[in-house]
Amino acid sequence: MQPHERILVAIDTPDMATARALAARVRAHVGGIKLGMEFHNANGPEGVREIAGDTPLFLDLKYHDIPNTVAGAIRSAVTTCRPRIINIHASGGPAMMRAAVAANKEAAEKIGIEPPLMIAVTVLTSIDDSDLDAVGQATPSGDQVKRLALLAKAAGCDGVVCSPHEIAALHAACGEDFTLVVPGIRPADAAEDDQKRKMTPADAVAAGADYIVIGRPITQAADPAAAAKAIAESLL
Ligand SMILES: O=c1ccn([C@@H]2O[C@H](COP(=O)(O)O)[C@@H](O)[C@H]2O)c(=O)[nH]1
Repeated sequence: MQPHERILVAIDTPDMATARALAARVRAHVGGIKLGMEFHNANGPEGVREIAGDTPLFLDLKYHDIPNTVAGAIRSAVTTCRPRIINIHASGGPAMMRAAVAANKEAAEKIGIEPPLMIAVTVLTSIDDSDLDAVGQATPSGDQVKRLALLAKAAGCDGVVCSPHEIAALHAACGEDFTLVVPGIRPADAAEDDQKRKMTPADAVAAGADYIVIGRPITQAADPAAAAKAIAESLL
């Protein structure tokens, strides 16, 4: 994989024209486009398909509900959006994750595409140990991430979303083939925003991230194409 192919740019906007312009500027410097709730809820699957075009799509809707509902959501999303990567919350539990994995394969087979990678979100990168304490979840965050990642692997998921700080431990616990999708990425001079467990792009890739997810440091830059290119070059 070329270094820039590890970059998934998060285009978080409700505005179709803004997303169109950003995608056109940065497409050549990244490996994929990530569209989430903000864009999907405003523009639907048709908008998602238009912005992704031929670029690999990470559909980041983070489903978390009862197994039957999540299975239905996955079937609809795979059929209408045709993502390369799709995700759920690992904290939805083993039965929910197994239902999502089965629905993903079934929907992909029905329309004749390769099943999207099924990725489970462990502990959000905006959360630290004090936040986990507040909601009654186990700390330290690294232990909770590992626990959820092992559950996700056992349920048949292809990988997890984790912070850059857990990469080494998860590759050791879940194997090198278990895909690690890593947000919480900030170039050294970038604002932290709401990311608490973070690292630079180069350090995260050196640590073993399969994909790094980067939004605002690219999309809010004065020149998004130059920002994406500089990040890609920092990975060489
Ligand atoms: O734990 C998580 C899971 C998902 N995200 C998403 O990644 C991007 C990050 O955007 P930045 O602007 O680079 O902060 C965003 O779309 C989140 O929904 C995450 O940050 N952490």
